[in-house]
Amino acid sequence: MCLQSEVPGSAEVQTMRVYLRVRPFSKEELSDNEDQVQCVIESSQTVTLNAPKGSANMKSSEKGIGVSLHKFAFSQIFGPETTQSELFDLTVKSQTHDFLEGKNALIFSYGVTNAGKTYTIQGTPQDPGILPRVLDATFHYSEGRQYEGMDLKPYLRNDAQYLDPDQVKQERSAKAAIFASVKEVREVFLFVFFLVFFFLFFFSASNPTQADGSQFALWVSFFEIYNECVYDLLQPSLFSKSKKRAALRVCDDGAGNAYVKDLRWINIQNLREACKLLQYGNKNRSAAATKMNQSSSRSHSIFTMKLLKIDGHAVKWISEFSMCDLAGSERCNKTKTFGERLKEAGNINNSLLILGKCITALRNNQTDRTKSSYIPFRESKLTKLFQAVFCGKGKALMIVNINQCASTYDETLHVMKFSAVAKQVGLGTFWCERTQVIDSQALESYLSEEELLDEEDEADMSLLPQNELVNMIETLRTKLLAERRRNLVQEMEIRKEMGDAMLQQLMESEELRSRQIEDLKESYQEKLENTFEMYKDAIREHAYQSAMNNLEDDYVPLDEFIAEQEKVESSNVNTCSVLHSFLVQLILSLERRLMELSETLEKVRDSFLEKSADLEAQQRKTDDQVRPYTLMQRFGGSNVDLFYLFPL
Ligand SMILES: Nc1ncnc2c1ncn2[C@@H]1O[C@H](COP(=O)(O)OP(=O)(O)OP(=O)(O)O)[C@@H](O)[C@H]1O
Repeated sequence: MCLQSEVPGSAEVQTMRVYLRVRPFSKEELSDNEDQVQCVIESSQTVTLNAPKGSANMKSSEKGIGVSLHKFAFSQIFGPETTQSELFDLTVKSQTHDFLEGKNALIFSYGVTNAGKTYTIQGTPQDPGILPRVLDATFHYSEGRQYEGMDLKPYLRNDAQYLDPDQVKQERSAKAAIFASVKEVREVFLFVFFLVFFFLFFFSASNPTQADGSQFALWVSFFEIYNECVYDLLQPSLFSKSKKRAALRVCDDGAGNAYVKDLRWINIQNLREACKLLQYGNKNRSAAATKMNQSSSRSHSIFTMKLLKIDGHAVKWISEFSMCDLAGSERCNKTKTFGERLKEAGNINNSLLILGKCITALRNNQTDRTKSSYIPFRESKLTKLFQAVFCGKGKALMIVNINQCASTYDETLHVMKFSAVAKQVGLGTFWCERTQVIDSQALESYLSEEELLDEEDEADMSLLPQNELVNMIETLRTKLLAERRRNLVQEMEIRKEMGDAMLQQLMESEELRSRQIEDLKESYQEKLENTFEMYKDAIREHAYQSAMNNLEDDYVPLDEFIAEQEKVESSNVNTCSVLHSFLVQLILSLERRLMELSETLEKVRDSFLEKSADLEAQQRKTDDQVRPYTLMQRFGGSNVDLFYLFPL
């Protein structure tokens, strides 16, 4: 059996804290004899998982692909026996202090469905989770110093705004309307009572006495991201069956911070109010779930607290604490999802995938400083909203929840691998430096393109006064015109370049054709001359042969000639006439031969002239074809005619 270790190297820089919580088996699971994953907590920081029979991981390891035993390291591991208060003390307590001191914090609970994410974040009335504990710590901290005016409210992502008396009235009635619809649960009082005692004993020692007379105002929001749409869970509209939920937009505040536009922020004064809001939001969530036939784990729910430190009537700082209960990470093939469910699963997996990509890119950029890979924060609403925290404007912490059910082992393994990467992501301000470099350089083109295409990415225009809007429109108009002009010039340049290239190509092919014709002409001429010479030689040879034949025919041996001579002498009178007639015949036969040769030569010359005329005609035709381009080139400048001839 092989062992694969996901434990990172020992060189421990301050990395993101990632905790593991293993939930106990439920009564039902125990009575059903649910198959268990062999999950061995070796130490407070390492755990090994052994793939159960039948899991995809075991099947592939049996085929020799991958391993069946995996070892993982976490900042700390909490076994099934861990209580809610132990978990809070050892994980989130220090971040709560930071929050109360003006720093931002973000907590993710991550895991497969039914692994205990909601239990960890919210808990039950009898056994509250980390969220009510953070709220209680906050109220305990601000006890006796609460700002009750309700006229200072969070605005955009990091600002606050003053409300006039009418707006304050509206705030109060909106809050009253929400509370009126929530039935008081008796257990809420029980756990408030319990928590107050808990913090009196355990938290008071760390509560620094504020002698500066500052006051605190706590505002909360509760929303969910479902199918990449943001829905406010504190909107009363959900209880009306006829109304469709309105999706909210994620906007940019102008300083590069994303925020949810028109999200409700409710000012709360005590833990009881906070619990009522949580109850209201959960009811809204489940109401929407029933309406859409979905289960709660199909969306990411985000509860955010904003603490305003107020000095007199001025806001000194605002800190933010977000608790994000991520949707179950199971994949669609496992859960046999179709249609809407498939789209839903796709969106969930996509946003988790992008979260994973961001975390991996952050880790890679930090481990190799020469690299600056693109971090895709803007590709999902979830990462877009928490980009600032990942960039160093706060601390992120992750609680990974797993159950020990064999049926979800493969997904659990996936979750564990993801968290192993998350654990290697460094914390601190240098994140911000790195990411800003990446944002301004690698993302520059991407952003401008995206901003033009994605309506939701636009800055919130309604925030600007009218004259600023007019100025902005003017600027945009000028930019648009400049952009159009640039595009036109670019288009002309491209056209010109293409025209020149085509002309060049034509000229080259024309030159090649003329060269070929010239070569052909030369070769014809050479052939003709050769043929002519050949004929001439043949004629000469023939004339010589004919002459020789005639001579042979007329040849008389010497003794015969002498005898003949003697005879001739005797008949002297006839000799001259014989010789004369012989010569005449010879001349006649030579003349005939010459005539024949002249005729042949005449024919050869005609054929040569004919071929030359053909060649010249061909040359003229080619010249005619080339002339327009040559003329155009000679006149230079515009290629307009060419465009008509060769449209792009
Ligand atoms: N540590 C724990 N101790 C006791 N019970 C637990 C623990 N963790 C979870 N449970 C119980 O297990 C069940 C599933 O938990 P929970 O609803 O929190 O899972 P989840 O991961 O949020 O699921 P989903 O993604 O489907 O919303 C609940 O009944 C919860 O009370």
